[in-house]
Amino acid sequence: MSQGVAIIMSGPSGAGKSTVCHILLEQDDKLSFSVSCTTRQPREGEKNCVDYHFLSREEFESRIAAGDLLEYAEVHGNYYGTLKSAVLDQVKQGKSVLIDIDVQGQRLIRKACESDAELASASVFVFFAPPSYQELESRLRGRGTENEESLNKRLNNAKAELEAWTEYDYMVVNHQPQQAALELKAIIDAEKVKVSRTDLVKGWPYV
Ligand SMILES: Nc1ncnc2c1ncn2[C@@H]1O[C@H](COP(=O)(O)OP(=O)(O)OP(=O)(O)O)[C@@H](O)[C@H]1O
Ligand SMILES: Nc1nc2c(ncn2[C@@H]2O[C@H](COP(=O)(O)O)[C@@H](O)[C@H]2O)c(=O)[nH]1
Repeated sequence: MSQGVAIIMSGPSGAGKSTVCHILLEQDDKLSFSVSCTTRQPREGEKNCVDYHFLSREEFESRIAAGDLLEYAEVHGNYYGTLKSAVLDQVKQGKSVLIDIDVQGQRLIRKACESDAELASASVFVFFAPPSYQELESRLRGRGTENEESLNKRLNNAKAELEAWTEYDYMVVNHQPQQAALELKAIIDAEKVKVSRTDLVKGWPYV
């Protein structure tokens, strides 16, 4: 069985990561989504254990203490963290998993890769960018989830996040969600057939 790919995606809030993940998840039932833990309040329509595991600060801290998290960070004033089980189990079973995390979380996964060869060989880092800063602001306002204070916090944090793009293996500029989904799919498909991840067919090289 070939190894799965862990697609670590970051980009500023409002770039369209969740939108594009949803498009791909609907198209490919072999792809899974790493449901993160967060102390943020659920938004209207968000479901516990589907969009996030919504936890109190105490619950989140006991997850940290139990060693359940692959990485965690304080993002826009709340804790967010990736469950080891959401990533490592999937990859071991040959499945690919989309991991939507911020730039700090991406750096922590890179660090974890230094001492985890399996994670390192599964990981692909994709930066997600909006076409412009103005468009980012307009998308974030248009989403209608933020008050003026949290919107400004996210837009301010976006400046540092946008500068981190050179740390990634790939860059997707989200002009249009379907096109961005196609680009992300092309990255995943190419990564799946990398020689380092491909099982040899029986009898290879036949001669
Ligand atoms: N290419 C696009 N053109 C116009 N609007 C878009 C595009 N992609 C996403 N959007 C819209 O922009 C808003 C932000 O998108 P989304 O919530 O997917 O961003 P995100 O990067 O996941 O944000 P966060 O990091 O806060 O979770 C949503 O209202 C979404 O419908
Ligand atoms: N370091 C981590 N960052 C995460 C994780 N899950 C989500 N995120 C990032 O948080 C922001 C804000 O998300 P929102 O849902 O409140 O809009 C976003 O940029 C995500 O990428 C995580 O597990 N670890």
